[in-house]
Amino acid sequence: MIQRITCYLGTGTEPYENLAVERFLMEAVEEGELILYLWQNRRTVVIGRNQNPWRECRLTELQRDGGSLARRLSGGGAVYHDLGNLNFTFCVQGMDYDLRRQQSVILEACHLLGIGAELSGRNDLLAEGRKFSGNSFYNHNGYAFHNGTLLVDADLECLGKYLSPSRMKLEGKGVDSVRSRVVNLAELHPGLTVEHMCRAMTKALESIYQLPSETFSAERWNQKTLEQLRTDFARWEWIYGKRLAFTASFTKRFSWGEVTLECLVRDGVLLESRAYTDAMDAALGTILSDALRGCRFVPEELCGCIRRLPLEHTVVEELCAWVTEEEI
Ligand SMILES: Nc1ncnc2c1ncn2[C@@H]1O[C@H](COP(=O)(O)OC(=O)CCCC[C@@H]2CCSS2)[C@@H](O)[C@H]1O
Repeated sequence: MIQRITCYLGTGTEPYENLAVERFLMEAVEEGELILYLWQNRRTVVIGRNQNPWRECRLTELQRDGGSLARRLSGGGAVYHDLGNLNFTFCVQGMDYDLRRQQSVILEACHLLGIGAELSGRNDLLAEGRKFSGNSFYNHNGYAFHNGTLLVDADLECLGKYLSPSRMKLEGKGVDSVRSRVVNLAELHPGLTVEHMCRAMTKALESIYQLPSETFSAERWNQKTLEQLRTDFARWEWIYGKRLAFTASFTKRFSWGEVTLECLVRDGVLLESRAYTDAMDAALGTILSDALRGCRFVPEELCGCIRRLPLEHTVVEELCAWVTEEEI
């Protein structure tokens, strides 16, 4: 039974650091305690534990705009974060986990703001039939967390842009996101800010659990553990290289012929590639597929390999522009 509630308001907006803090708080929670962590990421797409980043996110667009990609521990789909989005995480020990009660905190916070909200059939929270909060869950070693987003005043144009399906044909295992119609709470409550939402969340928490909230004491942090966790979340192998294997294929017609590139990607690396072309230079297909094998499946590296090929300058540049534009 929860006898103590603790709030921690995040201070930074770096996604890997924030995920590290979430992971740290998960194991810092004591029996009978509930920690509510409220936090924000700057422009980031966060994919679920078992998702394929190339399938879920327009990586090139995101990177071009200075955004980050992060993979979280919990499952589920891909979501967009910016400073108009507020995240919450409820950390408890396994036996203190009560999803419905935790979600009622969100409903109560909305109620305090005069916004009618409801749970959807699949753990999303909706207002006027549109989603403003996606939730996900994780448990490990007797500890559990339930986290979620709250769209307060996020850039929905960016949300749509980064999470739109890729033009590449991708096949493979992994979890697909469930696309929904979304709404910012500020649209339903003009003038609403993230600060108001944080206050409403804390008030709602105290009211649902009938306990006063304490703040997370600085002595409980372990800087070394946090740094290690941050490093793990920021690792390329964790974000892109997660076991999942998939095949990708894309085709483009150039003035000098058509090229189809088929790739088998595992751990984020191009394991096998085949290129077909009807260009005059019949060897192009072989040269290209040989060059790309073993390369990481990201535009900069693919272009690096292509640039080393003994091909005409304009062909090289056109191929590079293609792999970049294909949202690899
Ligand atoms: N920020 C945000 N909030 C609510 N809904 C969103 C958001 N971004 C995208 N979406 C919509 O949800 C679907 C994906 O829904 P889907 O149900 O597939 O996935 C989720 O909801 C996962 C929620 C994860 C919450 C974590 C909390 C801390 S780190 S991330 C997407 O295609 C959009 O239509």
